[in-house]
Amino acid sequence: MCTAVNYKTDGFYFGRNLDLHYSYDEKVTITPRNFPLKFRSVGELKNHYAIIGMATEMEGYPLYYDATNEKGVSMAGLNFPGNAVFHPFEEGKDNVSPFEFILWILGQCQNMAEVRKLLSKIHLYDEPFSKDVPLAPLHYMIAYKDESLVVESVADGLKIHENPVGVLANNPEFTYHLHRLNDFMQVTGKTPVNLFSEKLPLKPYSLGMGSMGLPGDLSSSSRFVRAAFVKVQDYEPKGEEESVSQFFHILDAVSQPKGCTEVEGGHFEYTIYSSCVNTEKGIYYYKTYDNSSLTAVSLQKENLDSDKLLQYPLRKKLVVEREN
Ligand SMILES: C[C@H](CCC(=O)NCCS(=O)(=O)O)[C@H]1CC[C@H]2[C@@H]3CC[C@@H]4C[C@H](O)CC[C@]4(C)[C@H]3C[C@H](O)[C@]12C
Repeated sequence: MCTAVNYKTDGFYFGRNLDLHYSYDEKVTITPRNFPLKFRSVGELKNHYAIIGMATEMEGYPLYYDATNEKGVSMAGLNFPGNAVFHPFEEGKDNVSPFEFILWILGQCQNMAEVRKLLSKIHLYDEPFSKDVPLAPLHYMIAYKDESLVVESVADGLKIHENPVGVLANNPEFTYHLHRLNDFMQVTGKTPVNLFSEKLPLKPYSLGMGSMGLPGDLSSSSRFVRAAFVKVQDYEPKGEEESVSQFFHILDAVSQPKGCTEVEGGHFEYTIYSSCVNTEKGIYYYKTYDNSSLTAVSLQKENLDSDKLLQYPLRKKLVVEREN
């Protein structure tokens, strides 16, 4: 499972948890402007916006899980198994494979108006990367500043939803998650009052009781509600450090400790990495399951006119600052 978030403070931040029980050797990956991007059906972008994000490289091609371009447009793919349907090639549309989707949008769009324009012509078609790398059943969140969209290719076509919450999790469809928030409208970050009965002298006996009823489990629908709740509270971080810190706390509220989510074969799904991008500055911060120190990679510090892919292996080993 995964959770993605976009977050406005005095800056605009975007990131996600990647929850899985194995890894594809993903690395922080910079695709500079002149790295030729070849698409299966829509030609080639010889130059394009530079992109930073988490990707696995296969046959020289960056397969992004989540990324941000030099203009701040950001995108993440999250599992959507059983609901994601990619359709056969369709004449007259921009036929883009799901594995090309992030590159196609981030390579060309500098704001949400441009994203919407490209989306109106897009057909996510069923072209796998290769025999060994089949289609991944994903849905997507696309954000620019505080605007956010969810894109879901389902049995009856491509759905584009406005995302007023700025959160995405996994199954089921986005509209379900959005509607389900109504069930939690009584949950509050403030001190609760007794609405139960005037006849009973009920009172809060501990801090934090306003959030009673917030689902604490790791299911996709509960993670959506919990991330949304933590995100929309009244606290407003100021500056880069407070913003990045609070962003990771939102993701931590929905992260998966090993042992809690069993998958087949006695394995456990866990939060492999959590990321937070300052989308205006192009700084990709991340931490991994075992290394909770933050590592940062800056897009602007590289030669963005290069034509070579740049990869930073993840720092996965725990770093401890020892006092004595
Ligand atoms: C599995 C991950 C989602 C995490 C998640 O949500 N886990 C939940 C389980 S649950 O079902 O919700 O319980 C997703 C997110 C991004 C994906 C890669 C995207 C590029 C590339 C596309 C190719 O076509 C196939 C290989 C490829 C490397 C993909 C592998 C895998 O699919 C990745 C890592």
